[in-house]
Amino acid sequence: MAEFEAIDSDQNVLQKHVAFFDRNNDGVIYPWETFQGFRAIGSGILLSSVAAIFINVGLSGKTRPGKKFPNLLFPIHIKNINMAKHGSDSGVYDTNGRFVPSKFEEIFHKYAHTNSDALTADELDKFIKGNREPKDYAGWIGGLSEWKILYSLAKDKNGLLKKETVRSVYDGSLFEKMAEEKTNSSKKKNM
Ligand code: HEM
Ligand SMILES: [Ca+2]
Repeated sequence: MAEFEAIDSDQNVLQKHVAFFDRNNDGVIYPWETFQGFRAIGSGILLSSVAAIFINVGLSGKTRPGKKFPNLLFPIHIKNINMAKHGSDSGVYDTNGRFVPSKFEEIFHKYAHTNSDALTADELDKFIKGNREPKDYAGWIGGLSEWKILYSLAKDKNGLLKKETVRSVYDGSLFEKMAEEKTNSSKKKNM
């Protein structure tokens, strides 16, 4: 909880999305912190390692404006995280990393037909494809991995991705909740 309180309330929502992964709260996310964050929410070693490499190698440079040479420790600077945005996204984060409620509602208006407050696996696929801008291959991969990982980690027992789950990934509170649940379930196992 102390960790959460340390988050500046002026932080934009995209900064909150990633702050969970800044394990020591110094404003910079190193690959080993991304790895630890993925492990803390219950991901396996393989996904956590691949994600840490791709995310940090992919985003580090974009968050270090004006720096000519890559820092080989691949730090991600949270204050510039909005510069790591890619194309073919939902537009729920604006270019400054703020949350745009109308864009969030639009996802469910357009794609949630089976249930108004959740996406089925098929509806999620249509939504991901619907976001694609022509020839924006890097954006396609970015969007596909974000949404598929979210679905695999956070769908409910009926295979639905609930609206409230999607809402809580945007401000990162989903990660806090998953980490708490993981700690509680491993405590129970050891009792
Ligand atoms: C399990 C972990 C994670 C999941 C499930 C996840 C999921 C998502 C989702 C669903 C979006 C919204 C995309 C959209 O609106 O179309 C998003 C956006 C984003 N995420 Fe994550 N994320 C995770 C971890 C991370 C980490 C560790 C970082 C970087 C340190 C990161 C950086 C971003 C950025 C920069 C965006 C904005 C992309 C854009 O709007 O163009 N995410 N993520
Ligand atoms: Ca850190």
